Amino acid sequence: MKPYLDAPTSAGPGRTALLLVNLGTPDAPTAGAVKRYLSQFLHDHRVVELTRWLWCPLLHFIILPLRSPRVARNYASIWMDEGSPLLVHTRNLARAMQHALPDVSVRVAMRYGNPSIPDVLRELQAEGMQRLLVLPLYPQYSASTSGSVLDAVGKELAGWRRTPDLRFIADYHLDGGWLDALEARVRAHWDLHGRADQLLMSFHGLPKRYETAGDPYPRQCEAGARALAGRLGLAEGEWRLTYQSRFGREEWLQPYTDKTLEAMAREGVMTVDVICPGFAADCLETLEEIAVENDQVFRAAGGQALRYISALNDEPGHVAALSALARSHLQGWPH
Ligand SMILES: C=CC1=C(C)c2cc3[nH]c(cc4nc(cc5[nH]c(cc1n2)c(C)c5CCC(=O)O)C(CCC(=O)O)=C4C)c(C)c3C=C
Ligand SMILES: [Fe+2]
Ligand SMILES: [Fe+2]
Repeated sequence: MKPYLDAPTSAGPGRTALLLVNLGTPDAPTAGAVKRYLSQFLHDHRVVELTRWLWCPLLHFIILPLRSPRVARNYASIWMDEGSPLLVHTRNLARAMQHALPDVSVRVAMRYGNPSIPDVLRELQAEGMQRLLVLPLYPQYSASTSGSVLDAVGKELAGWRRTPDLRFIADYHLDGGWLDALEARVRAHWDLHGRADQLLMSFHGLPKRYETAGDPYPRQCEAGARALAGRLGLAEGEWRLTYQSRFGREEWLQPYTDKTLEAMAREGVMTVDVICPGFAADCLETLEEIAVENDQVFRAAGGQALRYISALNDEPGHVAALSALARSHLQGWPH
């Protein structure tokens, strides 16, 4: 009798999983699909910290009906043959990371929409996953993004009898490999197009009161932006940090990207390079809001050209950085 030969091995792909989680996106660039996606997104208490008595009537009767058709047109303008840019780029990144990490099952899930976190976790469970490393694709931690991913993973695992060993990467805002990749991205853009008058680093915004409540997000954006500017040899006055994608009427983190671009153009800045270091993959907020809308804002105020520097997406430097980051968090686990 050979009692141990058929015993399940605790190593090998399928036993250890790396789950890359991005924000999510509609299934199609239509008003209906956008409404479903926005409804799930904007019901998350981590995203909108308002009492539901106040928020739900506003959301259901005003925001979803009015916003969905308009936002669907914006999505249609950037939609790719394979689908929404956010999902396409995130999948390409995961595919490349799977090559770099052959002993781990690399999967993609979206916090809102599809492929959902519960669906992907259940597939991994069926494949015998024993160890799970979760990497939210947000370099800077915010309760509204990374925190919410942890909620969704925990909610699904709460229903499992046998939960996996679990690790979670809360942020990587000063990771050396990630900064190397960003620096190389900007330098490649400069080699191709020359340097603009200024470099603007635009991050997704948050309501100001989230910062007041203790969210470390803005401090992490500032630290990362300063580190990148230092690596690029930029002096004060040659670069700026701003926040984009305001939503609603309350105050968000300042300075605002659109207002800053207007002011810069009026002050005589003719050309600006814009990079969005908080976005691992290109999406509506970079391809449409920055590269199209804010380009119009800048030129309408007298600027000549806004040159958007695309996100790291599945660039080899990004793949190498995130694979090394994952590898460092996998240490001590058998694979
Ligand atoms: C309502 C509040 C919002 C908060 C808080 C918020 C934080 C936040 N979001 C991202 C990253 C992305 N957001 C994207 C789209 C998007 N964001 C909001 C609202 C909040 N975001 C909305 C309503 C939308 C949808 C588009 C719209 O209606 O204007 C995206 C792009 C998704 C895509 O499909 O391309 C990303 C990515 C971060 C990093 C963040 C906090 C730090
Ligand atoms: Fe509701
Ligand atoms: Fe957002």
